[in-house]
Amino acid sequence: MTDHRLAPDVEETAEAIASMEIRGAATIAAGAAEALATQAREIDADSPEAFRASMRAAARTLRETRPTAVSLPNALRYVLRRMGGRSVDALRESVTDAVEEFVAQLDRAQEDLGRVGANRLADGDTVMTHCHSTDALACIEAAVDQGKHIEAIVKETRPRNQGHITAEQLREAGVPVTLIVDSAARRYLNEADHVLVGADSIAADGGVINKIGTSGLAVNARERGVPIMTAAQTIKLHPETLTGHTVEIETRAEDEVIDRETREEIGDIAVENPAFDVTPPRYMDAIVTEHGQFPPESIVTLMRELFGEGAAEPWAEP
Ligand SMILES: O=P(O)(O)OC[C@H]1O[C@H](OP(=O)(O)O)[C@H](O)[C@@H]1O
Repeated sequence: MTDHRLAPDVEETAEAIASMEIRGAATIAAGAAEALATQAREIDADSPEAFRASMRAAARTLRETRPTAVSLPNALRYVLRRMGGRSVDALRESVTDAVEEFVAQLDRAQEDLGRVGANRLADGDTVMTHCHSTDALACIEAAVDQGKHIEAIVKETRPRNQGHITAEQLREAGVPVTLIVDSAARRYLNEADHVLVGADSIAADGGVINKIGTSGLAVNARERGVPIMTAAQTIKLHPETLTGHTVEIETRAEDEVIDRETREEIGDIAVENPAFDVTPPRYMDAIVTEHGQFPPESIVTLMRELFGEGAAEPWAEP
């Protein structure tokens, strides 16, 4: 049912996030924040309370799309916490200002972490990637900007093959790319100097929640002695894990794994499609953020500093 308090753009953005037309933790955060700005601009509210209620409704719709990337609730929280004023106009302005500030901060954070990650890469290095992460790509692009020659081994990343997006963007950045199937990763680790991945959420114990397959890659990298780093701006730090909550792992549709026709030919089988896994901190060498690089075990200090006030849900019904 259509909620008449919602601007059409909010429902369209929510659908695009759920269907992964808008995807990747940072892009989801920016998309959700911008949808809140559209909501603020377009919604006709006859009182400050009606305006606030419509903003909360918009945030709830966006929140319900995908459960794992904490950048989404962190973005909604950032904007709603800064919503203030006595008139509808003042409230509207506070939201649009907060969104502008948030998106500018995201861009800056990615640029800053890119430089930190680039410092870990040396001229002539080969980097193995998993999935598609704009934070991870920022590190390679910054290394190229520093004049380093970097090559990439790109895992295709079943079932949605986001590795293809990584391959294309690295090519555009002038990086020679070799695409491999996921199961070839261990063999090609022999040729890699680094493994570089992104993150959808980082837990207080330093566990990295990223695209399914990251944890197996990390274990193999450790066994081969190849350092592995996660590039994650601090919007990916998961405040609820400070109080013992675990991160919900999204399960996606079975037809991402196998099409209906082939499945019917095979017969009665179960199919599972978890989108993410957790890499324990002992298998991760560094988490690279806009505040510098951290050993995973010490990320909790940064998390307390930045998100210590907890994980309130300002979008909840009063
Ligand atoms: O924020 P950036 O670094 O772009 O992406 C972070 C992570 O988001 C993606 O998830 P999905 O493709 O949305 O399921 C990948 O797991 C990627 O590592």
